[in-house]
Amino acid sequence: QAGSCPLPAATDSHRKDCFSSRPASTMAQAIKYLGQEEAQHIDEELFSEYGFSVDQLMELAGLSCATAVTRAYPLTSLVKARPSLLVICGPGNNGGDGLVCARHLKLFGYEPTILYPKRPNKPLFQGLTTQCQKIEIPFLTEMPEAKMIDEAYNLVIDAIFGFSFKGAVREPFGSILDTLKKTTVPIASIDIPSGWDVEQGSTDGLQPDMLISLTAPKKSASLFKGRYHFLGGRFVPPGLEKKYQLNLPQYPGTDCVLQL
Ligand SMILES: NC(=O)C1=CN([C@@H]2O[C@H](COP(=O)(O)OP(=O)(O)OC[C@H]3O[C@@H](n4cnc5c(N)ncnc54)[C@H](O)[C@@H]3O)[C@@H](O)[C@H]2O)[C@@H](O)CC1
Ligand SMILES: [K+]
Repeated sequence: QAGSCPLPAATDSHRKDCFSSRPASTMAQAIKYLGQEEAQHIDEELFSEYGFSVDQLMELAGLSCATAVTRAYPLTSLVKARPSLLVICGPGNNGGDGLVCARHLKLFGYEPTILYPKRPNKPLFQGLTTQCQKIEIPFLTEMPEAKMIDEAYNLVIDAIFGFSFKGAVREPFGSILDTLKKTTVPIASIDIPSGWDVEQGSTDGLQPDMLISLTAPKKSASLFKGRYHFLGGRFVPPGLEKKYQLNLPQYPGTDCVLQL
């Protein structure tokens, strides 16, 4: 981090200089925005060729998301008396990232509450749920109304769908997204604003205040209009980055997130 940088004021750009090991020409190339199939291929390759397990990458992804939230919405900036957050988790790995993110945010001093309406019957998700329950993160049994969300929470974390989302939204997530669209509190979306087509986005969908792209942004991220776009998931092996020409920017120092 900044402490190991020999330059006096360790701003992000100074830190980039300190830790940069790439030629300037590589750093100048634009980061790649991935199509849906390409994101899925990279995902498969991380597991098959590179030997990672899902829970390993999910832990790093969720930690990145929690860290990015602390950067955009520090505890001192929250407007409500309590540092309350609502984390809405979907039925796949994006939902798993949400559970990990909630756990880290609780350890960072926030007060997350989770809505997890469709829980896969798999040890990974059961374990992540237990971990949250054991540190007294409450789980809601139903989606609150928009007005109640605006009153009770500083931020909603959208971990409903990621890069495998396709087609028309099925229940109960259609109603959940309709309610979210009526809220006015900021929304932080993990990997993709839920309900958006992974490549085309959505004209009448969620308009999150924050997007945390994992591994690399997906094509729809070019349509993101919110204030904060972060990159997280600092686990891409250089060989894979090169193969897919991701042109990832250099993360500062030991940080697990980067503001794009
Ligand atoms: N390779 C990576 O970069 C990593 C990806 N991770 C996360 O994994 C996500 C992808 O996870 P998954 O492939 O499990 O997929 P998702 O979490 O995107 O969603 C799949 C689930 O959503 C359901 N679904 C899809 N379309 C739907 C629709 N129209 N209506 C209702 N339900 C629908 C599917 O039945 C499935 O249960 C990424 O976006 C990211 O958040 C991380 O956990 C770890 C590393
Ligand atoms: K999402």
